[in-house]
Amino acid sequence: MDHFNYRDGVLCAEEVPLSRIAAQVGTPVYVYSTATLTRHFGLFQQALDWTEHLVCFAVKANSNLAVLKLMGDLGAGMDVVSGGEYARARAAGVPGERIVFSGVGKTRDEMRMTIAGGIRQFNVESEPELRALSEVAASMGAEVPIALRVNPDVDARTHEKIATGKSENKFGIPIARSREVYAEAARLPGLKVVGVDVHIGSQLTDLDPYRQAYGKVAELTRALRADGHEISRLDLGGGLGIPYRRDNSAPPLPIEYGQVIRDTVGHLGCEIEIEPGRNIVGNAGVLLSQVIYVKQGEGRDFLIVDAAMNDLLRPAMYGAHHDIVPVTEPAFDRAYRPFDVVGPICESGDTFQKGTSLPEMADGDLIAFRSAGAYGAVMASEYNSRPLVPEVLVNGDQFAVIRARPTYEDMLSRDSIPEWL
Ligand SMILES: Cc1ncc(COP(=O)(O)O)c(C=O)c1O
Ligand SMILES: N[C@@H](CCCC[NH3+])C(=O)O
Repeated sequence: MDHFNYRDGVLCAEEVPLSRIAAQVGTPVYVYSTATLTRHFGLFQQALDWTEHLVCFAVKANSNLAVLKLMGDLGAGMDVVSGGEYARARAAGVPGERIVFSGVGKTRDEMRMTIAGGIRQFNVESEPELRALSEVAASMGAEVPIALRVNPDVDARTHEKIATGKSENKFGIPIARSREVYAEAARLPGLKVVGVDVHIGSQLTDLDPYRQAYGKVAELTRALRADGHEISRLDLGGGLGIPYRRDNSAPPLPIEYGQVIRDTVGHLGCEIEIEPGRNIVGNAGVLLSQVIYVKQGEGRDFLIVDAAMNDLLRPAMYGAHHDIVPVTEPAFDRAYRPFDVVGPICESGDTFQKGTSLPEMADGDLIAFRSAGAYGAVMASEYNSRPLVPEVLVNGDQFAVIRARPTYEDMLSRDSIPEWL
């Protein structure tokens, strides 16, 4: 359930008509709902209320400072994968003790910065990273909590570009080799082994891969304890999928996911960390856009809109589907016909949907791409020198711009021409 519904014939975010946001902020623009974000975070809290836990919001899904502040104020921890994400989490007021650091390529600079600023745990993904972290921590006189991210070789049954738990993926330490690596970790200075980490992929619509992966983590935890390690935390990653189509069967709910966690690792008495991103913020956001032209092609009609692949990359990158709906509620008896919905960028790949059924549209009409709150704004670029898409947060009947649209002057001021040219 989200908070984007038609009221008096206009699509609203909570109580704010999207047409009002378009008039005041312009389009394209991302619009998020505070109520949906709050509700979705609460569902994960509830799913784990049977145990000590920390829900670490995956900052990569949406790193806007206001969104992070909202999450942090609700009690979320953060899962970060770069110095930049760490800086954002801290700027949003989240203490280091609630931040876990994941990712295959942490640099020494990032290690130094996060150790100095305070960190809950590093999720270490390789032996070279383990040794580098040991050197950095020891040189700072620190002892940093670590978990090893293990690769359980489980098929997450998701898009191949976002599956991370198979042996051919770059992520994690092969689970079969992990006991040796834990032994090395225990010997190295500057490190304190506290747990096991796993993350098998994103947009999972089936709980069975989780069951398999967490079963392997449970087995490993027992073996590690027998080896003498104190394993007190399990970081079980993120990845729970969302419905991208109104009409298809919905993926499992957080409460069902929480039950899988309880069934597989609940008996170990560990503190549980999870790292959901998409499931919290995906359906808490839409991309609001405006029709520039309705263009007649040969055998097909194009809806040329002012959002483009640089603003919402997922369709071009993964062939992903986002429901497209008119902001003005179509009359009951309105005829629908197929359109190819495309952006203004000079690539045929700048196509959001082919042959999508929409009511008759005219220049200036508003549309919304649903389920765009996760991996939307964060993956946006300025390709074709288009200003980075702005973001708005709605709360009840009020809204605020939480990222402004840069002016052309802002954009130009970042480049410089050397004096010898
Ligand atoms: C380590 C890690 N944690 C958490 C996530 C968040 O995943 P999702 O947004 O699918 O919940 C990801 C992305 O797949 C990730 O790589
Ligand atoms: N960017 C991807 C998700 C990546 C998950 C990151 N580990 C998407 O839009 O679906």
